[in-house]
Amino acid sequence: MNESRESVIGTPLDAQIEALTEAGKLRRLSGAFARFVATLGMPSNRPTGGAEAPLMLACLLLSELEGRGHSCLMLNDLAQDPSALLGWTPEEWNALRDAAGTLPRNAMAWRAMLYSCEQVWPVGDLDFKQPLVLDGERLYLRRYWSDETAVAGAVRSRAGQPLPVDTAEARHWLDILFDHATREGGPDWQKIACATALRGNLAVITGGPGTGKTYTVARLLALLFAMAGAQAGGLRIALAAPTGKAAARLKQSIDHALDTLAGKVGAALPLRELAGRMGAARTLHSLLGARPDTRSFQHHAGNPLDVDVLIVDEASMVHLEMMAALLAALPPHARLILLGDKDQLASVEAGAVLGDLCHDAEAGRYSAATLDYVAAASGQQIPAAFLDAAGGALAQQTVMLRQSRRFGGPIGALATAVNQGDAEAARSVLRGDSGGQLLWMEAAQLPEVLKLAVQGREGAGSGYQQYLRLLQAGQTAAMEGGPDVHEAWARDVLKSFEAFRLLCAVREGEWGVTGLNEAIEQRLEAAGLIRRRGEWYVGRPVMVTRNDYGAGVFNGDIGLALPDPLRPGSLRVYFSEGEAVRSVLATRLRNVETAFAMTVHKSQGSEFRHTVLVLPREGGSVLARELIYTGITRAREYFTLATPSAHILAEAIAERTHRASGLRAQIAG
Ligand SMILES: Nc1ncnc2c1ncn2[C@@H]1O[C@H](COP(=O)(O)OP(=O)(O)OP(=O)(O)O)[C@@H](O)[C@H]1O
Repeated sequence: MNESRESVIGTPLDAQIEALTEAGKLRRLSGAFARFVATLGMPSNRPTGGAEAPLMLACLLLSELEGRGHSCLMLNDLAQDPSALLGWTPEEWNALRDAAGTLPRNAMAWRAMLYSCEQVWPVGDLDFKQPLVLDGERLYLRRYWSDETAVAGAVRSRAGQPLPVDTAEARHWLDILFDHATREGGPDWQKIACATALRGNLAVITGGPGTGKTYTVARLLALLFAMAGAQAGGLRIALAAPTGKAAARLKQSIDHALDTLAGKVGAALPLRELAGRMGAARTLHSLLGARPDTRSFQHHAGNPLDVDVLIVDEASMVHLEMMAALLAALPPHARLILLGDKDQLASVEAGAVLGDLCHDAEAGRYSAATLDYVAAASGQQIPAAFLDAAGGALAQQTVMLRQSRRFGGPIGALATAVNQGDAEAARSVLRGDSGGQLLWMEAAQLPEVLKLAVQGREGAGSGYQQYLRLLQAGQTAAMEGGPDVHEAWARDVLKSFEAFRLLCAVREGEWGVTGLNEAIEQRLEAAGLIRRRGEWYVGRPVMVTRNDYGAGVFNGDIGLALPDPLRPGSLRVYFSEGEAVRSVLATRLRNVETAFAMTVHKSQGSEFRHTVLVLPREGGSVLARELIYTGITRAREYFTLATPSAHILAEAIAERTHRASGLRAQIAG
């Protein structure tokens, strides 16, 4: 241990960090990182500040916030009270702050102090590859600053260079593709989205569930084919999404929509043939060519993707680092179209890229030039309320779809109330539905929730027993009937499993993923629906928790363990891929967990006929509006909310997830 390292060990701050780590309030990694950086000797052109304790505190918070999805630390938060960001009590923060001794009094003083530290690179100064970056009022880990700067630069240059468009031709095709006879009130935002996307190499299309994001992008593809004329056959289109399931859904929806459109455009455009040349949709990892055990990809700026148009669905799940890699690998001429719901939970990893990109989506903030262009290319008049002369370049390339086609009724009304932060309206929707689509178990008891998990509820399907009964009924015939029969059975069982899901806000505790999975397994075993013999058993649903390139499975994939038809006695895990299934030997899967209950985070990109959202007894920092909204919007036909105490719903709706990020500031330049 060197001298400077010894200087921080055993100090009051060090002891307080240790105490908070022991209490589960801090990651061990954060303390280690803070000690390491505070005592790191760096060549620098600035004098050493001798400010180990404040620097250690800043590093500690930076690392801790990174683990909670923030890409930077705002000096204002550091100077005031960051306890809410950390999910701590003010007392916990005060104890840590007091242990650090005298601290800079405000953000400006923090900035001056950090500027004097040799471990920090103030942007614009001589760069010695210091681990921390100070950019205005934001402190970053270098990696996140680089990613954010790269994403901002790419977004700025893509959005800032409008492409020439033959507006008369665009109008001709858009009128064919959107031949809606009558529309009630307001402009057709779907048509507007296609027109704006045509004008640039970046388009962001956001909207809640069922607002027609896929419907719109299929028309946009047809438009791009049509406008490419004789070159349409050579247009290289790639479809991608963060998870395999979302990718398969995107492909299915686009194929279906293009097939319908082919009839509409007729002989004027060989749409079926053109669509047939598009490849399968892929996960972003596979598109970029992820390599085991490294963060780098096969495709990057030096070896770009071979595409002209890239469509990325479920973009809210794309984290900052992935977005940076994606933009780096995309050739400058290629069009990037991002689809997603800006109000959903942000990615598990750091960053809130879609949310940041869509900051102006609701307000529009279109320029007069955009209004003129849209009118010429689509015949649609954007109302003056969406006009803003100060709107940036990105706003001109962003469209929010505002009308849901599929997601009406009580579930849609509930999602809207939650999204608007209106707890009273949410409560009255939940209590008022007489059609059975919604059920609120306001003071839920655990046995009731377990009963619901096993048996479902009247009119809304019969819970997990449904797929297990199907499994049991067909197992003998499937094992004896040959590969085709077995595959059809596996597909049916998977489909049945996908109809129902229990989602939790938290992982730990009896109302969390771990507790509920164990309790549900016990119930199912008692009911004779599963027979556990160790970890693996017939019918076990599992979720992959780490990418495994060798086995071809990715984080978030969900499969079911079923008997291997070729090796009786051993189990394979079956995953559905669109209409097909593929399987992996169960014992090959190292990183999986049981998936009767899963977190709302992991459910993004999936929908279930009946979704049950289980909230814990106490709030905490994860319980926020975005989580509740994401949980509700996973439900296709039935939604059940189980709360051990009714007040938790209003508390969660009142809370907003906030992620510190400098992306918007960097895009604005
Ligand atoms: N303008 C429209 N006219 C008729 N039907 C439409 C229109 N827009 C969307 N739909 C239909 O509404 C349904 C939902 O559309 P779509 O799947 O494209 O929405 P989405 O926003 O992609 O949904 P999700 O959030 O689930 O991915 C589909 O059945 C689609 O065909």
